[in-house]
Amino acid sequence: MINHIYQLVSPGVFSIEYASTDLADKVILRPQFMALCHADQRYFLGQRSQDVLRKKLPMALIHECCGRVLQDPTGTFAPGARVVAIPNSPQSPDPIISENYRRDSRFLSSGYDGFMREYIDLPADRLVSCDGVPDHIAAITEFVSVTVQAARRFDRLAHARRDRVGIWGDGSMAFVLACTLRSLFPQIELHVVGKNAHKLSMFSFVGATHFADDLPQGFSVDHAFECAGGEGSYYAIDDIIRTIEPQGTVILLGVSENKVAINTRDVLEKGLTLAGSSRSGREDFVEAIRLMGDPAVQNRLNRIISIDDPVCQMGDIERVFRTDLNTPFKTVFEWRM
Ligand SMILES: NC(=O)C1=CN([C@@H]2O[C@H](COP(=O)(O)OP(=O)(O)OC[C@H]3O[C@@H](n4cnc5c(N)ncnc54)[C@H](OP(=O)(O)O)[C@@H]3O)[C@@H](O)[C@H]2O)C=CC1
Ligand SMILES: O=C(CO)[C@H](O)[C@H](O)COP(=O)(O)O
Ligand SMILES: [Zn+2]
Repeated sequence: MINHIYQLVSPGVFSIEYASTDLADKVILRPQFMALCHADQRYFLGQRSQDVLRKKLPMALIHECCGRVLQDPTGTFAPGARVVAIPNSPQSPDPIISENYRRDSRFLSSGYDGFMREYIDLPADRLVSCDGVPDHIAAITEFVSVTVQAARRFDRLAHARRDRVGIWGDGSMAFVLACTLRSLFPQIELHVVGKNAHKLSMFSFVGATHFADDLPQGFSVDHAFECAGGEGSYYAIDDIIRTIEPQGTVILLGVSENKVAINTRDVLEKGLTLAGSSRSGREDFVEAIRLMGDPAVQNRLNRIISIDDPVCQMGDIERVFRTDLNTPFKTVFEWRM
C-alpha cells in the first residue's frame, strides 16, 4: 500500500513523501484528530540545534493522535474501533527499565516519522481503545499519559508526607498534571505557581495559585513538579529548591534546550530527590484513558483545548502550527489529509 507521509524537511517547510507500507501484521489506522506539542514546535521553528535538525529531518511531526481502525490482522480491534496511538515503541523487553526510558526505544516524531500520515501502521499493543472519550479530548491522550507517568514517578519516590504539593508552571503541562494529581491523589493540597493571571485563573480546582514573583511569606511544599520548561526551568527549579521542605522529591518535566544550573548545595543540605520524567508507555495510556472517562476530567480538559479548522491540504499544516503559537494551551485539529 502506498502511504502519504507529511514530513517537515526544514524549519517551516513541509513536503509529501510517498512510502510503501507493509500490511503484514500491523493494525492500519486512519488518524482523525491530532494535537500539537512543544516538541513539534521546536522542530517547526528550528529551535533544536543544527546538529539535531540535520540528523532528524525530514520527519513527520505529531505524537498526539486518535483515529479509527481500518483493518487489524491480529483481530484485537474491529474495523471502525476508536483508538489512540502510542508513539513510543520499545524494541526489546526489559524487566527493570520502563519502556519510555529504554535506550533502544523509538519515539515517533523524534528521529522516526510521527503521525502526520494518511495511514498509520502499528503493532496492536501500540493502540489503546478510547471508547467513552470524545475525539477532540482523546487527541491529547499522549499528553495526559505523560502526566500519569510523572504521577507514577512521584508515587514511587516521594515520602509519605504529602500534604502540600507544588506545581511550577501555568501552561498545558501544569494544567493536565494538576487534573491527573487531583484525580489520583484527591487528599493532596495542590499549589500552582505561575506567571500569567489569565492562565492561573483556569486552575479553579486546585488548592491555591500563586505568582512566581510573589510567593506568600513562609510558602513551602512537601514535594514539587517542574512544568515550566525552556528558559523558565532555571527559575522554577531554583524556586522549588528554595521553598521545598527537607527530603522532598522534585519531579522534572520541562524540556530545556540548554543545560540548567542547579543549586546543588541546597539539594544536598535538604537531602532532596530530583527525578526526571519523560514520555510514557502503554500502562500510562491505559490509565490516562481511564481517568479521561470521568466527565469531571473531560470538563476540565475541555477548558484548555482550542479546536482549529481541519487540515485538508498542505498549506493547512503550516496554518495549525502558526495558530498554535497564539493558543494559550492545547491546539487540536481534525486531520483530513
Ligand atoms: N517530560 C515530558 O515528557 C514532556 C515535557 N513537555 C515539556 O513541558 C514543558 C511545559 O509544557 P507546556 O505546559 O505545554 O508549555 P507552556 O510554555 O505552555 O507552559 C509553561 C508555562 O510556564 C510558565 N513559566 C515560565 N517560567 C516559570 C517559572 N519560573 N515559574 C512558573 N511558571 C513559569 C510560562 O509562562 P511564560 O510563557 O509567561 O513564560 C508558561 O505559561 C515544555 O518544556 C514541554 O516541552 C511536554 C510534553 C512532554
Ligand atoms: O513531548 C514529549 C513527549 O510527549 C517530549 O518532550 C518529547 O519526547 C521530546 O522529544 P524530542 O525533544 O526529542 O523531540
Ligand atoms: Zn509531547
